[in-house]
Amino acid sequence: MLINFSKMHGLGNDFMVVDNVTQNVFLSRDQIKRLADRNFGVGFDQLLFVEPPYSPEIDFHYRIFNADGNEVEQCGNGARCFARFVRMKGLTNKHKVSVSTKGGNITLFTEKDGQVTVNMGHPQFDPQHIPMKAGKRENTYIFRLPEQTVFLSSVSMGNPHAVLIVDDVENAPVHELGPTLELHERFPARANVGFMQVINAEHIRLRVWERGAGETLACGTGACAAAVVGMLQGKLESTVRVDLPGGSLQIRWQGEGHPVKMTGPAEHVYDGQVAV
Ligand SMILES: N[C@@H](CCC[C@H](N)C(=O)O)C(=O)O
Repeated sequence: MLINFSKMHGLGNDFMVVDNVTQNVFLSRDQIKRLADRNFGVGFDQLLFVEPPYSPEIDFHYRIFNADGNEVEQCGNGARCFARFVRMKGLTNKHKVSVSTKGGNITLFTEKDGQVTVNMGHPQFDPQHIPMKAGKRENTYIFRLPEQTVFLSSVSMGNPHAVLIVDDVENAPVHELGPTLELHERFPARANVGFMQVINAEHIRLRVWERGAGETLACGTGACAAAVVGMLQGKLESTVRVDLPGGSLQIRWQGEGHPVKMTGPAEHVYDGQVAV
């Protein structure tokens, strides 16, 4: 079978995007892993499917698979690429697109300058919802690991995130603590793990160890998670610039009861065809 796809990225978080409105593609976990491989396949952090809507008030359904082949609930950088893809491919001419995902509904706005703003919905802090094993909701949780004790915050942006505050993001133990916390038994669905350095109340630096993909150049939901954690703790204002290794995002949040808004770029790299 031949699949038509686009290679896209949001700040270097890269995607294979498949139009499943005009195609009928089904891939097994092994096929996705093979396609994600940077030596043997197309190479990507996530595979995105653009699918027909399930209900009249929605324009499209959006499915996301990590490079390890597992389907997940949400992807922020992918959402911006989704908005660009559906307009580029003539699937819609709307500037405002409503999309359902496993992690909830989101709205994508294409701005005049080509950037995309995503209404990412409401962050969830209830441990059961994240999901995370904890007696009750806390601002900071203590994780006693065999060799050290770690303090982290946790939030769902549709998908599960842990956020650690560090002094120096460049030297943060992303590749040591990232996989340990991703697979920690207190995160039954595993977790994305962000390392945030607060530069000032309107500016953070962030690296993210992504569940099912390892460290990526940027993580949109991770940027939202870090920003809301910093805002809840009174360290950040309601608009913050998040510098990731691949570039910057703007995150806005008015506090609990309000949705998180993310603005940033979405780039098309090439169109391709691959046999599976
Ligand atoms: N890169 C994404 C997040 C993709 C999914 C994540 N790895 C998960 O497993 O939840 C983003 O930009 O948000």
